[in-house]
Amino acid sequence: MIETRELTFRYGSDESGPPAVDDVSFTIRDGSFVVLAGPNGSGKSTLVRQFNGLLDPDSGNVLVNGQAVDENVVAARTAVAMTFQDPRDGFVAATVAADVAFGPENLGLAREKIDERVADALAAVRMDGRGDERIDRLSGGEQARVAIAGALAMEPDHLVLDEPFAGLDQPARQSVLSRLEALGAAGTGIVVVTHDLRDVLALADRVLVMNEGRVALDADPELAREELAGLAVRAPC
Ligand SMILES: Nc1ncnc2c1ncn2[C@@H]1O[C@H](COP(=O)(O)OP(=O)(O)OP(=O)(O)O)[C@@H](O)[C@H]1O
Repeated sequence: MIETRELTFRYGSDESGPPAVDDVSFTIRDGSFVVLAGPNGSGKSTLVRQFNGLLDPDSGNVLVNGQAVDENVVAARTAVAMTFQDPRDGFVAATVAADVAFGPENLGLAREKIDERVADALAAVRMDGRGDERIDRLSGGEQARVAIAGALAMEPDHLVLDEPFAGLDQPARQSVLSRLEALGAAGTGIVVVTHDLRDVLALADRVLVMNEGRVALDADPELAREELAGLAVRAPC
């Protein structure tokens, strides 16, 4: 479970402007599939980066599986795997397989288990057989797929993907969506930050829409179609 309590975050020390995240409280239950939408600059990335301690709130707090993130960042990062809008922000190794293996290696798993996870995660993003390739020679969409594979290989309690579909072609997008659907059904909590609600909304059981740092809508996607049509997101017809 991820709980945010009165979470407020401001970039820099200038208190004259509005905070990037402004008094946000909600709970994401285990196994729920949440789409987080909203216009540019509404605070989505800033919000999710506090789920595992990448950013520290100015006030309020985040609990992951009942524990405050600032009390145990390692536990939070093990429980919440995240990909970034710019996949290059998350790479730690030069080649595909080495990067995807990094998380499982840090979990102290046996080599055989790590190799299994890497192969499985690369297959899920249609990058199988490409483990030896250099990441800096991949296209943007391929890099995005490697970043997703790295998060999948962690087999976390919660998977948070920030704009995961940007740059993905249709087969890769479908492949990632089916893996997310399977993971959601198996109990992994999923948060997808996206402007593009095609396909993904059908999998979600909840949609949160941010506006100016606050949660402007928190609803069942089926019930929220009309409201979504009026917001700055690309909603399905
Ligand atoms: N590193 C930063 N330094 C200062 N201000 C920032 C920084 N990152 C984001 N902001 C500001 O914080 C606010 C929220 O940004 P954030 O990236 O969280 O929004 P977002 O909803 O994820 O936007 P997008 O849909 O464009 O990705 C914006 O006003 C943005 O300009």
